[in-house]
Order: sequence, then structure tokens, then C-alpha cells
Amino acid sequence: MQIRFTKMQGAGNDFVVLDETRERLGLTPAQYRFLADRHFGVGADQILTVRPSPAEGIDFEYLIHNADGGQVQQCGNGARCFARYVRDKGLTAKDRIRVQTMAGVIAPELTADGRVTVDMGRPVLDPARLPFDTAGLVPVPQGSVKKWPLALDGQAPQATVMIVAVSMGNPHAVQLVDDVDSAPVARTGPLIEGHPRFPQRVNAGYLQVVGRTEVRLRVYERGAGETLACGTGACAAVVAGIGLGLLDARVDVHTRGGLLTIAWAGGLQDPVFMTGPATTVFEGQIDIPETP
Ligand SMILES: N[C@H](CCC[C@H](N)C(=O)O)C(=O)O
Repeated sequence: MQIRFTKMQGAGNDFVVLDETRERLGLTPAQYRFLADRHFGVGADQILTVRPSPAEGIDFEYLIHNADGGQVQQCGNGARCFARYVRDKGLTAKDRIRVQTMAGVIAPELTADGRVTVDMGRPVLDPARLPFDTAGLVPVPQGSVKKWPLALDGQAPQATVMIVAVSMGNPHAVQLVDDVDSAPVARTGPLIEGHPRFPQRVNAGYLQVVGRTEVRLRVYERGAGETLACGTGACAAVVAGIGLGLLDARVDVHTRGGLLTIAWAGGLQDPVFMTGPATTVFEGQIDIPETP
């Protein structure tokens, strides 16, 4: 099957964008994996799909598939690219749109400086509302949040990391580190991502607090491995940092792929706002095998 796609990136988190506003492609998980494959396909961290409005007051539906082919609830860097895509393709004349995701409605807005700001909705900090099995764990309270011990099996000696569990529609386990560059992301990221306490798996964030308005972040993403940036991961990390009493309400997040700015007023009813870049890299077409 021959399909057209647009390659985009937001702070180095890269995407294949597919237009299903006129017809559905009916792709399988294996075909999403093929598109994301950096040797046999196009190459991407996630595949983003644009679909028509599902309801009154909503402009588009937004689907997200990780490189491993699994569909997930939310993608923040992808939301900025989504807004840029639909505007540039003439699918909307609006600068601010409302988009339905599996995690609810988000609102990206193209800003005058060429970046995109997204109302990412409210964070969820209550472990009882997260796909996180806390049975038998004893949390350590700090500020307005709890840090939970996560024993990483397979390590000698067995390591335990203290994480803050945050959902931005998708699950994140955020830990504080002294220096992101020396953080054991490659070794412990997969152990956290696949930890049995997270039955839906989890995105693993490594947060270095530089100051009350500046942090550095690396994320080992569920279904994609370490990416150059993770938008929902940046939101989750800042929410965790504010909850721990370490950050102010507006924070610059330095990722390996670029700068994201996250703002959260600190109340559980308050939305998280993410601002950052969204760039079209190239247009293309590719022949997808029926059974890759
Ligand atoms: N790996 C994530 C989805 C993509 C999130 C990330 N690319 C972002 O910008 O938020 C998950 O499985 O929940």
C-alpha cells in the first residue's frame, strides 16, 4: 500500500504524520512499527494520525502510536507538530484548535514567535488513579507529593529508585538525579519502563534541578526508548518538581533536543501549559508491505 506522510520533529522528538481526514488507512501495529523503523521504514519515535472532528466543538481527533506499534493516550511534542501540520496543510484556518485524544481534549495554539503552546490538561498525581500498583509500598512524603520506592531487579546490588508517579493522560515515573549526563538511563530506563508495578508500562523521567525555574531532563519513553525530548515527560517532571517544593510555576526544561517551557499553577484543577518548537522536516511517500 502506497501512502503519503509528513516527517516532523518537536525538540528532536520525531514523528511520521498521517492524514486520515478523508479516508482511513487501516494500518496494523506491525505497519506502524515498519513506518517507525529507522532502517527499513521512515524512522520515528511516534506515528501521529490526523482524523476529522469527532464531535461538536472539537476540531480534530489525534491518534498516537509508539515506535513499538502500541497506541497510547498522549504525546506532547506531537501535539505541537499536529497543530503546525493541520494549519500548514490548510485543514484549518485556526491558530488555536481543540483536539480529542485518548486522554481527553487538549488545545494547541500557534504563537506569534513561531512556537506552539499547548494546554495539556490537568495532571494526575493520585496513585490510585494511575496504572501504578502501590500495594505494600511505603511512600516518602515531600511537599505535596509522595515519592515511591521502586526496586529494580536484576541489579547487583538490587537498586531502589524513589519515583514520583504522574499522569498527563499517559503514565510517568519521575526521579531526581544530580546530573542527567551521567544518569544510568540506558541501564535503568528499560527496567523502570517494564516494571511489574506499572501494568501498562511507564515513561521513565530523569530530572536534574538546576534552579527553581530551570531543569534538565532525559526520558526513557515507553514504547520508544530514550528520545531527545518528551513533551508529556517535561510536563510530568515539572509537576513532580513543583509538588516536591523544588520549582516555581514556570520552568525552562532543557532536553537533549531543545528547550521546552512548562507552566503549572500548582492546583490539581489547574492545566499544564507546554510551549516549544514544531518543525516540518520533509514530505514523502512509502510503500508499506501488507505484512512487514
Ligand atoms: N512514549 C509515550 C508517548 C509519547 C510521548 C512523548 N513523545 C511526548 O512528547 O509526550 C507513552 O508511551 O506514553
